[in-house]
Amino acid sequence: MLEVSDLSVTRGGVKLLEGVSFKLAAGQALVLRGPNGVGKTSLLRTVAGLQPALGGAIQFEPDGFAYASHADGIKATLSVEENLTFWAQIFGSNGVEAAMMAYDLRTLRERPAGALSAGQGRRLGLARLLVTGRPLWLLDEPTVSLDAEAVGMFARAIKAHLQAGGAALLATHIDLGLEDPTVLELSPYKAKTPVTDDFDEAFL
Ligand SMILES: Nc1ncnc2c1ncn2[C@@H]1O[C@H](COP(=O)(O)OP(=O)(O)OP(=O)(O)O)[C@@H](O)[C@H]1O
Repeated sequence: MLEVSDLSVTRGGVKLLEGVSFKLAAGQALVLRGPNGVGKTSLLRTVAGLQPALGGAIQFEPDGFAYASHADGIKATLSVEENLTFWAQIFGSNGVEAAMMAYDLRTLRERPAGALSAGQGRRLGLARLLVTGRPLWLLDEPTVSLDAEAVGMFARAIKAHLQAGGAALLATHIDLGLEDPTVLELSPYKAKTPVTDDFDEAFL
């Protein structure tokens, strides 16, 4: 579903990672690990096409992925239900009710997204993934702001996604109880010769 070969990742003109290679098959989760600042977010952004790679190759089905980070693609003035309906229409899928149920959002359906708490907003962002119908999820710290119950909701959602033949590449510091996730520790891929140009400045 995803193949990354010899990838070099930069941020702010500094080469962070080099020689990163991995494959991700249907039904598989790959967890990116490493200390703060090693480049987990930058790697995810590069795979998602939000910033260019300095080198290497990324192969996957075009339009096959959905990306979720801190800015979740949620419109503050639209209600919870309107946001999900909007994305369901964009992706040509349905399942708005099921997505709200999965993240316990039905009692909040009419609330403007801008009036949600941080954790509620994060639940809405994760519910958005369910209505995309996309097989590959790219997730940057998906459990930030979630309480224990909501972490459980996310864990159930990602397990169901994998069981249905989806895949997930995620940066997370917590154990989601996934069966046999592959863990990729990024520290060994730290770039030895950081470049200091403004290569990706326009994409920050
Ligand atoms: N907009 C930016 N401009 C320049 N440098 C940046 C920018 N955003 C992040 N960086 C730097 O790039 C490096 C990698 O950051 P990144 O967010 O990818 O790390 P991370 O592994 O996800 O960290 P964390 O575990 O703290 O989330 C860090 O040194 C960071 O300071």
